[in-house]
Amino acid sequence: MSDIVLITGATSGFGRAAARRFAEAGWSLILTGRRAERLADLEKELGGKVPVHTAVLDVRDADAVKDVITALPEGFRAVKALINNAGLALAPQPAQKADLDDWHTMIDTNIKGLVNVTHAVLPTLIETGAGASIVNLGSVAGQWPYPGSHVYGASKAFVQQFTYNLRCDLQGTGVRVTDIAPGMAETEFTLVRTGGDQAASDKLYGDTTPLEAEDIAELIFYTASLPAHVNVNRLEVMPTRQAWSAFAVDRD
Ligand SMILES: NC(=O)C1=CN([C@@H]2O[C@H](COP(=O)(O)OP(=O)(O)OC[C@H]3O[C@@H](n4cnc5c(N)ncnc54)[C@H](OP(=O)(O)O)[C@@H]3O)[C@@H](O)[C@H]2O)C=CC1
Ligand SMILES: O=CCS(=O)(=O)O
Repeated sequence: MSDIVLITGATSGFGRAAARRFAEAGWSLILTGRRAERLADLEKELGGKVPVHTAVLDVRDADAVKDVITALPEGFRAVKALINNAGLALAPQPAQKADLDDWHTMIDTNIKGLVNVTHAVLPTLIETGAGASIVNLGSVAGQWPYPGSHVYGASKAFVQQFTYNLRCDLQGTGVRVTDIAPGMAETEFTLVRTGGDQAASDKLYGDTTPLEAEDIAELIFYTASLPAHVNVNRLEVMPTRQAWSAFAVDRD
């Protein structure tokens, strides 16, 4: 039987590229996201190569998460890798101008959603044992502050610490846990963050060479397919053309 991977947020960006990468390696796919049409397209694309199960799922809904995991069909139950990828940034403006609803949405998705899925899949991963993996999508924003990152960056700091803490508790179970923390990558991320401003997205990624979804998909796949005795704790990755900046100083 082939290995089984469950990917949240498989309808776009890293998640979709990861689905393609795991399919290339012959893994069975459980693909989730809120956009049913995108899931159907992906099932059509990859279903001829490997077994694919799709489920429309909003990770913020803990009951729905539990239901989807409980109802996994025969052949998709023994999950070996969980890719906690679903997430988003909103409110690119400074904290003092941000909408409280946007803050709540980021917390509900990036923190509570990731926790919901992890809690529901953990018993299965522990049953799978040696070689099982949880790969969490953090961000450089979880480590490095920048203007406009406020709750988004803080939610990704949670992802990093939750990853490390999970590692402590899962010692002896064989389940690996990794925080992959990408820098600037061209996906629908900025379109979502700016409320659909294609020009802003094009500007951010223009005249430079951002990471591509496939770059991160390769790292996700690499991490989850290493020998069972190897745990990558955290992988921070940036485009070569991105680096840190100087401290900001307020002057008279
Ligand atoms: N692009 C970047 O520069 C970086 C991104 N990241 C992180 O990587 C992850 C993937 O982002 P990326 O691929 O770039 O962005 P995309 O916007 O391209 O993809 C985000 C995915 O998350 C899903 N998603 C969002 N909200 C929910 C929800 N409530 N329930 C279920 N699925 C949801 C979306 O699916 P749908 O809308 O169909 O539900 C979509 O498939 C995120 O966690 C992001 O924070 C980290 C560092 C850098
Ligand atoms: O997480 C996304 C990368 S960034 O926009 O925070 O640099």
